[in-house]
Amino acid sequence: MTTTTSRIPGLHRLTPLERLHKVAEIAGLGPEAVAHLANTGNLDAATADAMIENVIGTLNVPLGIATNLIVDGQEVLVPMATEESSVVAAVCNAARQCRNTGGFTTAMSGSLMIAQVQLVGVSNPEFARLRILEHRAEIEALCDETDPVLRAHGGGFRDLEVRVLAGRSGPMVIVHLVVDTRDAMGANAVNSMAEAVAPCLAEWTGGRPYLRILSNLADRRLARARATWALADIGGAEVRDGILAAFEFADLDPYRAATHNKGIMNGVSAVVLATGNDTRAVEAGAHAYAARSGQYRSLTQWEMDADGNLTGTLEMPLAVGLIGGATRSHPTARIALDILGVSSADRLARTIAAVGLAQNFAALKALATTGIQKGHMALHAKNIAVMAGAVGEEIDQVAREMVAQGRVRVDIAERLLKSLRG
Ligand SMILES: CC(C)(COP(=O)([O-])OP(=O)([O-])OC[C@H]1O[C@@H](n2cnc3c(N)ncnc32)[C@H](O)[C@@H]1OP(=O)([O-])[O-])[C@@H](O)C(=O)NCCC(=O)NCCSC(=O)C[C@@](C)(O)CC(=O)[O-]
Ligand SMILES: NC(=O)C1=CN([C@@H]2O[C@H](COP(=O)(O)OP(=O)(O)OC[C@H]3O[C@@H](n4cnc5c(N)ncnc54)[C@H](OP(=O)(O)O)[C@@H]3O)[C@@H](O)[C@H]2O)C=CC1
Repeated sequence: MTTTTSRIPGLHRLTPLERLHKVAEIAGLGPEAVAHLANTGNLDAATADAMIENVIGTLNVPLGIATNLIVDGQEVLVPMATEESSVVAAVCNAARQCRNTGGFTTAMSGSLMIAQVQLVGVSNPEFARLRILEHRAEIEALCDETDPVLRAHGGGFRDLEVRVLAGRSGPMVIVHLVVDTRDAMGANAVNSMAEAVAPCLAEWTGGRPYLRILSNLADRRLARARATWALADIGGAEVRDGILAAFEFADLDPYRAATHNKGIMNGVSAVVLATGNDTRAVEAGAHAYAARSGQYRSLTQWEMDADGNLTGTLEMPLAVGLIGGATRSHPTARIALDILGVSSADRLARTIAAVGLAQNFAALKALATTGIQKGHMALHAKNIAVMAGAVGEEIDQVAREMVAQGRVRVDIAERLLKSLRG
């Protein structure tokens, strides 16, 4: 397939189906591929077209359910959207092992987001800083006027901070509007406030406003989860010590911490996606928070309690909403929220933190004992069978045989498939 041109003027003005035919013609897609993309499944083309630009189809990602979770004394079923095998099983597995100790206890630091306004060309930045702080009441009024609905829901402006940064081409005055965005993730809400306030800041300081945008380092919106895994439930002291050593490794070494935190995000991002929230916003916040000391470190902490049990904690920014973004517009996201049974963004974020902690426990336990491949590859075997060309019942047969042989590879799957088909 060779694309003849990428310049398609007015593609955005066509319907999704018209666009699909146009793209198919240019990219050389056959009728099967066109029919595949034209079937948008449970997200109809018109809804998808209202969500993003130049829509030609949808991409289905499996939606799984994590079982066994108790969060703050409540039994919860957690929908997870992910393409990666063993992620859902890992959460089920970890949550099962801390049910005897009551599951997960969670908390939230608040629902505050920060909008930043960058001012350049201020000749006396320290003087400007104080002038801006003197205008706090006007700034508060301007922000709250911008979003009366948010205010009616108990949110709105909360605080004002002004920092002076030494830029290469001179000092920059950075204004932080701290806003309670309640049940919204809040990006659009705070961006509008930053844009509304910027002209006044320019007038008061003589500076020129450039960027007016939220910060994804949502460190005033931290979700916290903790749990205890009893020695008897996890397989003894050796397992605990292996997990503690794995944590220490991650906390000391950014090369390991990146993978360790990726494991946490396997769970976090899957629930964020399933509920129609912004995965990139949460991921950016998580990684920036992990690096806040100047070194990239583990988002979780693992310790041993006085009785020798394993305790784990996770603390990370979690800016998610029940309103806004795709949380209401995507029909599957709405059902995912119904399954979760959450009635506030705060509760959603707390549940996601519990999932992140569970995910980390499962990965560390596997890594510190049998190795990740045994469990992961056993569940990945079906993907490998499909890659080798298996269809229908062949998928299970080939996968089962590869797991039994302890060799989960495409070449083995191809060989098994060949002998199965005689
Ligand atoms: C894979 C398991 C769970 C097997 O674990 P196991 O102990 O062999 O499984 P089991 O058959 O004894 O079942 C134990 C429980 O696990 C769950 N479970 C078991 N199988 C399923 C399944 N098919 N579907 C749903 N749930 C499943 C289920 O809750 C089950 O209890 P039950 O419900 O039967 O009473 C375990 O080995 C595990 O937790 N591994 C960790 C897997 C993982 O972390 N995967 C993520 C992908 S790897 C990665 O990207 C991240 C990483 C690893 O790099 C991060 C890092 O380095 O830190
Ligand atoms: N860097 C980033 O992360 C960026 C992300 N985004 C995107 O922004 C979107 C999220 O923005 P967000 O502001 O949450 O979405 P919306 O603007 O869609 O929704 C928030 C609005 O909903 C209204 N609202 C109604 N009920 C409530 C309630 N109970 N609590 C809070 N607000 C309520 C409020 O007022 P009203 O009805 O008056 O609007 C509020 O401003 C995501 O799609 C994200 O991808 C955008 C830019 C940058």
